[in-house]
Amino acid sequence: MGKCSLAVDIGASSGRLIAGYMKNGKLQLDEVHRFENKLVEKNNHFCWDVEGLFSEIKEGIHLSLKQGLKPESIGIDTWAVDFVLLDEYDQPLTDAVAYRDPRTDGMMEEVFKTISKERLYLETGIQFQKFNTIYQLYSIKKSNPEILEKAKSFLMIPDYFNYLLSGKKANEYTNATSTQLVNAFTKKWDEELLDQLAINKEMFQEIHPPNTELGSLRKELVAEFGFDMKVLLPATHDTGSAVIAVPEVEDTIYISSGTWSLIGGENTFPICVTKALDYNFTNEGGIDYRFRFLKNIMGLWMIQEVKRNYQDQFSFAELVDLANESEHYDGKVNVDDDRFLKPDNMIEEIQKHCMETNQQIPKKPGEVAKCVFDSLAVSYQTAINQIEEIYEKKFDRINVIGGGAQNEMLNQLIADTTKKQVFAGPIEATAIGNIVAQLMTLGELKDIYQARIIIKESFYVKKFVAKDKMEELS
Ligand SMILES: Nc1ncnc2c1ncn2[C@@H]1O[C@H](COP(=O)(O)OP(=O)(O)O)[C@@H](O)[C@H]1O
Ligand SMILES: C[C@H](O)[C@H](O)[C@@H](O)C(=O)COP(=O)(O)O
Ligand SMILES: [Mg+2]
Repeated sequence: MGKCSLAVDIGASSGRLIAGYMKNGKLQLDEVHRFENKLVEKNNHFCWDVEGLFSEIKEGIHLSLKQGLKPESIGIDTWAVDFVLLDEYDQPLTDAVAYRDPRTDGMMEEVFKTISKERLYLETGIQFQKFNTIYQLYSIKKSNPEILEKAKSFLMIPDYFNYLLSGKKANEYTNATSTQLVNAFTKKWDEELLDQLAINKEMFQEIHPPNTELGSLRKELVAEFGFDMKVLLPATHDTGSAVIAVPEVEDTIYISSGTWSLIGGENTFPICVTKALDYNFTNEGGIDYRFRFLKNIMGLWMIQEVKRNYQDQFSFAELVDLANESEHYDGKVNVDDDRFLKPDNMIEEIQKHCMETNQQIPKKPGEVAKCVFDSLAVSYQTAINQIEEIYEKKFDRINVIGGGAQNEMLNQLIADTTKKQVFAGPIEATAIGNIVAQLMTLGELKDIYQARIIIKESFYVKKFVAKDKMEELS
């Protein structure tokens, strides 16, 4: 058994601690802890319970020891864009407000009064999502300027957890790019943008790339756990870690399928051409300064909310079964309409959209679920057409990674809609990408190329082909 690394992967709907190590030439995973993540309402904002999440991280470290594991290192990845501001005493100045909070409504348009959309895109290469960090900071500047004046440290969510673990402050590159404040070419904070927006530059920390050793545990945590660990920086943007786990990325379009569906490719250069801007694609930072050329699609957030609206009486698997039994229903919605970003009631919002577009209104749970899955497949097809237009290349393979890879109906829908080969898995791609980056830093793995070979050999993926192609083959 090789050196063991502990990945902390916290997405918008769930978190998990997974230990990983090399054994008999393959990557072995041991799930140590899993917990729910969800939005909480605090001080009239939608927020993340970062205190609760940090307690879950500590619980997971205790459990890893109880399972006889003694990890050499720990690495944290989470969702993007959100942050905490600390004052001169290193105390939080704000709650960890979530990207779905309406505080950024209208802020993008406000920023465009100072910096044009085209300029922002040409320098950062980042997609225009109303909740990007730049707009969150601008909303604070507008509503509570004194907070930005007092702020001494800007830490994104994984940076903040790293600070709580190690006492060290840094901004990690892949996640920093999601702020739309990092220059795609210098890979540094774009000080000209910050000056133009009059956002104080001093609070930003030095940007470090993945595969960096940040430090070790605070001494009080060593005393609590009974052992020390290196605190390493994987790709702390969860999607950055997930994409590392796409074994044959050159010829593949990936769909990182979780709360969001992140669909795209991987390049060694940013694509900031007008067509990429028009189609709203992003160039988020990847490992080895690669670029994740992708776009956000509303994703399985919609079925998460449908599940919640039905008071969790159905599991995700049961909603898929009910959708499979609703072949008669074929209504579809535009999943990327902002109306689905945070509706009061997702089912009612879907029903309203169908009524407005003169479609049969989904009434039964299976019809609502099928509407979500059919609509996601249509949105994936649109994005794939755009990707192939920009790349001037056809892709034959789609790799669905993340929890959504368990949705076999959606995997089949993707194959039927796109007529491409769909490979589903690994489910825990994000944690795998996190772990292999740590093992590279520890010297267990040589580089991303070796890591991807090992991932391909270590994890089963299930293949889906279009039904009409299966009939041809049979
Ligand atoms: N057994 C299952 N069958 C179908 N879909 C599933 C199953 N388990 C999980 N999922 C899907 O996976 C999603 C969660 O994926 P995950 O990658 O864990 O999300 P995140 O990292 O955003 O929290 C759920 O919203 C659900 O739609
Ligand atoms: C708000 C961001 O676009 C979002 O975090 C996305 O980048 C992402 O990483 C989503 O990950 P999930 O695991 O929460 O789907
Ligand atoms: Mg995730």
